Amino acid sequence: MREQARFEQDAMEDGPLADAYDAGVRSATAPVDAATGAALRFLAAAIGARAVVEVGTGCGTSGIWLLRGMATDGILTTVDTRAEFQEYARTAFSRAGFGAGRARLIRGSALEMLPRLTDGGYDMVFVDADPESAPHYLSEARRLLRPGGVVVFNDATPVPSEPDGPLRVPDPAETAVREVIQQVREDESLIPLLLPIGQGLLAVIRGA
Ligand SMILES: C[S@@+](CC[C@H](N)C(=O)[O-])C[C@H]1O[C@@H](n2cnc3c(N)ncnc32)[C@H](O)[C@@H]1O
Repeated sequence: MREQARFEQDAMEDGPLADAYDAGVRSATAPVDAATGAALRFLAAAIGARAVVEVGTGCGTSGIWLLRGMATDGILTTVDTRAEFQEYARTAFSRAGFGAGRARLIRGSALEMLPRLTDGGYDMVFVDADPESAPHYLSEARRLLRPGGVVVFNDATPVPSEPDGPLRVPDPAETAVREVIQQVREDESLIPLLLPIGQGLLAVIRGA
């Protein structure tokens, strides 16, 4: 097992964050791990994010990390289909010290809700839901982000095919992730970075 950075260990003992993480595990919503969370916090802070969209609120783990990196008056807009998870996340944000005005929780399918958000109005988009729809989320993110904004996909490493293994039909999530990677490669205005964190964290800057 790899060494855990001290700040990642701290995160696991951090009351509100640890509680949100535990609730995420209990509800099987696959909360982001501490390394992924630290990367999200870092990216949000590095670009001075004031407006962030999250696809997949879960029980609020990634939201807390994002809010901790964002500007102190920044607003997290977070979308999830499940009211019960969002209710937990709302409480978790409050327990983590973020007032009600810092998070806008939108319930519904991201494919229906993202088109209602303002063009170019966001600094960062974090995608952590519904992997089959990843290509749609990439095009929505390109519309939502200001120039220089960053879209981040969680679980962005497609399963490698075994060279001598049996022929395997890729599942829809894997196909979708490959399509996102292909689209990013083909567009020179996008600047990608694939971080080997968790199941791969793909960060892409929307160029000017
Ligand atoms: C991996 S979990 C998110 C975990 C969360 N980011 C965290 O760190 O705690 C994925 C979430 O996406 C939600 N979801 C799945 N499909 C969705 C869709 N089409 N639109 C919005 N949310 C969706 C699920 O209800 C679930 O809460």
